Amino acid sequence: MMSLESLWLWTFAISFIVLIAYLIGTWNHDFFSKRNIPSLKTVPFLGNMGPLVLRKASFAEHSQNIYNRLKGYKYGGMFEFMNPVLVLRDPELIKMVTVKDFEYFLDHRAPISEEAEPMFGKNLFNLRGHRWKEMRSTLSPAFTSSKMKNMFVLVSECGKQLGEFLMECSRDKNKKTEGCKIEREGDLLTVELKDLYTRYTNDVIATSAFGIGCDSLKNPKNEFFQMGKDVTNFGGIRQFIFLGYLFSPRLMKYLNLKFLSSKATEFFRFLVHNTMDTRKTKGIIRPDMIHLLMQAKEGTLKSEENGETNGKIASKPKWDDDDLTAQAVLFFFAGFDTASTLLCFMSHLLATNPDVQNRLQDEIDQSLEENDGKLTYEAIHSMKYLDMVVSESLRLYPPAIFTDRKCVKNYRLPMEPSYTLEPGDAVWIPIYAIHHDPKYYPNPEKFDPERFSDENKDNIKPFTYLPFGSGPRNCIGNRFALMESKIALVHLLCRFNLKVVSKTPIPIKITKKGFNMTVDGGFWLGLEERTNQ
Ligand code: HEM
Repeated sequence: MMSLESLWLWTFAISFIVLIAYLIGTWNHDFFSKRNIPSLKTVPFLGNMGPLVLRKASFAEHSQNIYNRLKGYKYGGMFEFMNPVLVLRDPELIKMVTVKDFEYFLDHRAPISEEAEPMFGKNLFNLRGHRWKEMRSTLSPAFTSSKMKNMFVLVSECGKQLGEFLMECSRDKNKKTEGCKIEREGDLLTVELKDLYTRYTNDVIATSAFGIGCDSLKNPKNEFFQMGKDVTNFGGIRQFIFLGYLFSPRLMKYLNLKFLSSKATEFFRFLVHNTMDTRKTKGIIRPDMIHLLMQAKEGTLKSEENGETNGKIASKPKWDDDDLTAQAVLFFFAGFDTASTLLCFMSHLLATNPDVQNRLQDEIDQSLEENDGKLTYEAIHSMKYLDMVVSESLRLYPPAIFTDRKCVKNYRLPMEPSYTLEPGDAVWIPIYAIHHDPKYYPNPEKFDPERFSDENKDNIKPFTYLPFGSGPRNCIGNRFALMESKIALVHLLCRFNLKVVSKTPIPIKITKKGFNMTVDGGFWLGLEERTNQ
């Protein structure tokens, strides 16, 4: 039996350890209170990340809770583990940080450094300061509307493949769809949309960014698709590795825990280098991003807008193959999951709002009729109701729940409570939460495309609609994302009605199992062949 003396000794030792752990776990949690900044109560070590780590809330709910708990303030403080982060709630303040005083907030936080993960650290999203400016101006000409127009043909081909594949599945009950999540419920074809659309966005990026054609619906196990799924999976262990990088990048580097698997990194590196070599030796020219990246490397990429060349050479040759591979992988990383997420939520919203779906189908039918059944770049961009539906879907379910900035030089907030941000300080822009604030969007949970009609859209307060971020560091691929999403939807809705089936998740519950905007069990919907065209 333990003596009284050793019992005391143990009690003292344990209390001492708990006290030290508490002090270490909260050593800077008074950061905001010392500066008179409103902030949230924290938990040692976890800061305000408890609900995410313990999977008690989805990332979207978590960000909304933080935003709502800071109600009444223009900005406030929270802790990502031990790191203080300033949450911006006020649209004017968001404008200052992302546009007006952008030079003070040039960078994203980018916890995964170039040394820890070169393919990640070298990409546009993670590049900092001068190198970011150079790369952004190098790549910008690749995303002008004239370049989008050239790429339209490639993307539209993928949309056609999608529509025709589903049509074959619907008509031929014996068609093999192994690997794809396609079933039947009565006369309806039932489809898990995340799987379906991810195959589509995979094929779009494969053809338009990497210059390779892979029909992932007919070849469901193709390597490109498997690798894409691998690099964009933010669930499971990846979620914890990412949280680990937020907690302590140094510790993660020391533990040598990689965010991307080396197999996937090597796959993409080989693919890009190989494609560039083949094109160079064989003189192949294709209207895709690899071609634009090669031009950027050679310094011959011209800045064009609306078909006119202004003759300016956008860059000098200063990037090596790895720099360019990192951008191609980023296009994949940034476009593969985000666009398929938008398509999933949008299709779900259309199936559960048949009046909106009917009106959209009418617009699509009319446009196709006027263009001899062909989908053109101009037609896609002239469909107003389609644009309203896409905009409202992006408001309700923005694939990027938040974005961030890092302060790069001292910046005094020009409002009360006055506070000077210092280099390295982080700010959060809670996109999802702002989109769901009834102050800006009355009845925010209602799906109402009319918010974006010509009559109403001017009522939207500037800097409260941010699906693609804001300012010079906004999403470079936004035109491309909108184009590919609209193309897929048109190809689907001109052939099918989207229907609720028994497996359709109603109401939608965003997953708590990872950072991706998705639902547990999948986005199941029924496809009914149209007869009224
Ligand atoms: C619906 C689809 C998409 C959504 C919702 C989306 C959203 C975003 C957001 C919120 C940001 C951060 C912007 C900011 O901090 O202000 C971003 C950055 C970025 N996105 Fe997208 N994105 C989408 C599709 C794409 C696609 C298809 C591509 C490329 C082909 C792409 C490439 C990028 C890149 C390269 C950046 C970093 C830009 C920089 O730091 O200069 N995105 N995106």
